[in-house]
Amino acid sequence: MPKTTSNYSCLDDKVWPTDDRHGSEEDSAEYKCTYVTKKAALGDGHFSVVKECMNTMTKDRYAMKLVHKSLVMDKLQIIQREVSVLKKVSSLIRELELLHQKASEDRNHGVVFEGHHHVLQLFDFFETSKNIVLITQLCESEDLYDKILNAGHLDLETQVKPFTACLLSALQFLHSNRIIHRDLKAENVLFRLKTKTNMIELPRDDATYDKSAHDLILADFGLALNTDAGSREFVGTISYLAPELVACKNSAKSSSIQYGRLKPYGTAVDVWALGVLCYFMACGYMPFDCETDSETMDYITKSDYYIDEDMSNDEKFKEFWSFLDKCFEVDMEERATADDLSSHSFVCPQYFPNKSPNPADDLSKKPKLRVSKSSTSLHSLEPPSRSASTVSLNLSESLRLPDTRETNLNKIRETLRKTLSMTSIKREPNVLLNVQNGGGSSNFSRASSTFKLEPELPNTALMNGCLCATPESYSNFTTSPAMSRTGSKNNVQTVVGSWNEASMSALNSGATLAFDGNSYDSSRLHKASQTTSPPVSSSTAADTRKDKIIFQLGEDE
Ligand SMILES: Nc1ncnc2c1ncn2[C@@H]1O[C@H](COP(=O)(O)OP(=O)(O)OP(=O)(O)O)[C@@H](O)[C@H]1O
Repeated sequence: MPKTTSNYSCLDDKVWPTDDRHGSEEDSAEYKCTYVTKKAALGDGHFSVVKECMNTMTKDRYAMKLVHKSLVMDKLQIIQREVSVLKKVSSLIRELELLHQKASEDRNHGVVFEGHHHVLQLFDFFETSKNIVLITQLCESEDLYDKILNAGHLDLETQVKPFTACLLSALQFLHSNRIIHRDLKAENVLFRLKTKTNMIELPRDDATYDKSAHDLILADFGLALNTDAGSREFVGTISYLAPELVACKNSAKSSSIQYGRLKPYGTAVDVWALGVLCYFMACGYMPFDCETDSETMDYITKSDYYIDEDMSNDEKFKEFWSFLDKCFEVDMEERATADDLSSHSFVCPQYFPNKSPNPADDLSKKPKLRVSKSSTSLHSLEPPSRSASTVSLNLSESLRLPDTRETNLNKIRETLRKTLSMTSIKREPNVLLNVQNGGGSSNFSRASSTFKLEPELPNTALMNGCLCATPESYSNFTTSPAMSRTGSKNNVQTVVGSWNEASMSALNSGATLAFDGNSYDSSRLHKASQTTSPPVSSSTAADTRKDKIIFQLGEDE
C-alpha cells in the first residue's frame, strides 16, 4: 500500500481529478494525500467551513467539513458529540440496510421514505493541527431554506407533505435510537447530490410529488445528543425552540437546586421544531417570530402562533392545521411523537402506507386565531433571516469588498441574535461511544427509494480517525509521513480521548497544546485576531463569529 504523506490538499478546479471511477492506490500516491478539496467553500457555519472533496483512491466525491479548533476552543465537547453521534448513526444505517436487504423482496412498496436514508452519513474523519475534519455525503448547494425563499412558500400537496413525511421518518429513526437532533431547521435540511455511486432508477415517473423528497437529508448534528436522560441545556435556534427549551433559558446560570427543578427535555423538542418547519414551508414565514426574542419566546411558551385567516378557512389546509396542533402542544409529555404523527392523515396513508390514519385526530376543529392583543409588536410575517451557516457563503468575497462588508457583518449579527449562543452549555460527562462499524458494502436498492447508500470506502482509502499535523495546503505535498499515524477502527475514543479537561483549560488559557506530539499554538491565532480586530458588539457569539471572519481573511490572503 502506498504511503500517503498528507491527509488532504486543496486544489484549483483546473487540476481537479476527473471523476472517471478508475481511481487506484497509485492515484492516492500521486496526489500524496487521501483527499483533495476544491478551493471554493460549499458553505460555512459558526465554527466550520464545508468544501467538496474527492477521495484520491476511489474518486468518490464527498463533503469535507473542517471544524476549526481555534473557533471551538472550550466547546470541543460539541464536536466530540457531533462525531460520536454521526459515527453511531452511520453504523446504524449500515446495519439497517443489511437487514432490509434480506426483507426487501417481500415488501409492498408504496411511496415510503426510509428514515435512515434521510440522515447525513459520516464516512471518515481525522484531525489536523488546525482542524477536526469530517467526511460526509455530498449535498447540493440549495438547501430547504433556499428552496422556500426562492419559491416564497412551498406547495402543500406536492412538497410540504412529502418533505414533512421524510423528516418525520428521519426523526422516527433518530428518536428510536435515543438521538435528539435539537437543531432541526430549514438551513439544516439539505438535498443529496446525485452521483454515479448513489443513483438508481427513479421508482415512479408518474410521481405526483416533488421527487427531490427522495434526496432530502437532515444534516448538522452539532447539537445532537445521544441520551435517555434528557437535557436541560439551552441550545438551538430561537424561532424553532420548544416551550420546554425556552424554560431552560437560564439553566447555565441557575443554582444547582434550581437546575435540579428544571424538567429535562427530550425528543419532543424535535417534534415541535418539525411543526415550525412545516409551517415555514407552507407559509414562507415563521409561526412565532416577533420583533424581539423575548416576545418570540413568550409566544412560544403560550403556543400562540399566527394564523392567516384565508388559510384557516381553506378546506385544503384542515389536515395541515390539525397536524400543527399536535406538534405545538405545550406540554412535552402530551405532545405527539414522531411515530404518532406518521399516522396522521396529513401524511398517512400516502407516505406511510403501512399505517392507518388515526381516527382520534380531529380534523373538524378549526384553528383559533390566537394572536394576543396585548402584544407590543406584531408577529413578523417576513421570512426569517438565515442562520449563520450560509449568510457567510460569500464571506471571503465580501471581505474583499469594503462597501458590502459592513452589510454582511450586520446580516451575520442579526442572524446571531436569533441563533443562540452555545456558551450556555453546561459541561456534562463525555458521552463516549464504542461503536462497531456497520461493515459490508451495500449495493442493494429499494424500489421505494431513488437512492442506494454510497458504498463504504475501503479501509485503505480512509483516514479513519488519524491525527495528522498537516494543515490545509495548496498542493505543496511536503508533509513528512512521520507526522501522521494510523488510527484504529473504533477510534471515536482516540479523538475524544485527546481532548480532556486539562487540554480544554489549556486551550482557554491560550497555551500551546500537544495533540499526540504535534503542537498546536492556540495563542497565535487568537492574538492575530485580537490585533486586527476593530471593536465589536458585546455578544459572545458575535465575537466568536468575528474571530472567524478575521481568521479567514488572514487565510485567504
Ligand atoms: N454534506 C454537505 N454537502 C454540501 N454542503 C454542506 C454539507 N454540509 C454542510 N454544508 C454546507 O455548509 C454549511 C455549514 O455546515 P454545518 O451547518 O454542518 O456547519 P456548522 O458549523 O455546524 O453550522 P452552524 O452554524 O449551524 O453551527 C451548511 O449550511 C451547508 O450550506
